Amino acid sequence: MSQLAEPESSSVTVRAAAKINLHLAVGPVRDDGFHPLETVYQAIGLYDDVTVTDGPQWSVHVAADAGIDLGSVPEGDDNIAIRAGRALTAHHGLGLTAEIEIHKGIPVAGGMAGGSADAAATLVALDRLWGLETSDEDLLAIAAELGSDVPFALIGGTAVGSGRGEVVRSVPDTSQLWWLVVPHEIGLSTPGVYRHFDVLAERGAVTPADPKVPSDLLDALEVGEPIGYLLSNDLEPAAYDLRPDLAELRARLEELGAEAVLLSGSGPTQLALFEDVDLARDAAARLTGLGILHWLAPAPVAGCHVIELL
Ligand SMILES: C[C@](O)(CO)[C@H](O)COP(=O)(O)OP(=O)(O)OC[C@H]1O[C@@H](n2ccc(N)nc2=O)[C@H](O)[C@@H]1O
Ligand SMILES: Nc1ncnc2c1ncn2[C@@H]1O[C@H](COP(=O)(O)OP(=O)(O)OP(=O)(O)O)[C@@H](O)[C@H]1O
Repeated sequence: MSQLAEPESSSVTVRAAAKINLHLAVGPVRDDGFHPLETVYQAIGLYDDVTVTDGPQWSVHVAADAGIDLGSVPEGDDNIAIRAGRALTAHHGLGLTAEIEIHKGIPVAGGMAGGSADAAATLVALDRLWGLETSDEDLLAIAAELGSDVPFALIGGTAVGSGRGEVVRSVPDTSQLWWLVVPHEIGLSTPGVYRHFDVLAERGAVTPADPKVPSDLLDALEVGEPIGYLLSNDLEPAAYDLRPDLAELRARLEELGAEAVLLSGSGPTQLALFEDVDLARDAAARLTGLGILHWLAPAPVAGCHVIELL
């Protein structure tokens, strides 16, 4: 039976970053419905904060920064943070429950793994609240069960993701990047984008191959050389085909002088890359002038970390 260490705090807050995919190579759909991936994740400076306290039953309350629509975020058992809490207690054979407060700074259904960030943050926060001392290996395994992007949300930084994205390995990254993050008020469903990828493959419009690790990109990240021309996302054709309305915004972003413009994961958030912070600020000011909502985020940044203990 698990031994609980003496709890140190009555409330723990953990911060978790958004992710983007610098490289997202997607292979043909597997028998289990998932797609084999080779991806390079990077954690960027947009954050959700998750606070946990003991409670008589599982509950979750969600609030958000200005500009983030909470429309599709459930406040009941379907919230991935509660699923994370239950998975952690089941792992330890415990009947504990908690109140979970989420403050979202990551757009919802934006292709930035906001739900995954909340799940990862909840695991780390509850582990600390209850002094469970779960091993890193076990936390990563529980995370992988919750979703393909959740293990990366734990570790942050820059990492290669394999399998269905859940097998992660940190890689050296000396780059100092600025991402102009441009959300869209209408979200995209991740399974829907993968399904459309399969439809395009059946039509011969995309030809999924065995996904490959991008060694040129990894080499450039290690030494901090420009990466704009090395970015790629195999989900772009499917997402833009589902959402032709995104093309106009993309065209605007391509006029900003960025090193590259990229769709974030399964979209619809779009990203403009800058290595010079002044150029990034000028571009952000131009978007402000056009009335286009955006955030400027540094990268890479850390994974889940405790920011408050009460
Ligand atoms: C698009 C990405 O964000 C890129 O990092 C991820 O691949 C999505 O990861 P996620 O949202 O954590 O995805 P999961 O919660 O594991 O799976 C949601 C659904 O996305 C599809 N899915 C996800 C991952 C993957 N490698 N192949 C898939 O086809 C499946 O339909 C799955 O049922
Ligand atoms: N804590 C949560 N935060 C956000 N969405 C949640 C949460 N819990 C459950 N959901 C559900 O998950 C869906 C996807 O949310 P999320 O914001 O993680 O999308 P995403 O960033 O596109 O995901 P990904 O990049 O991992 O594919 C939401 O539309 C919502 O219905």
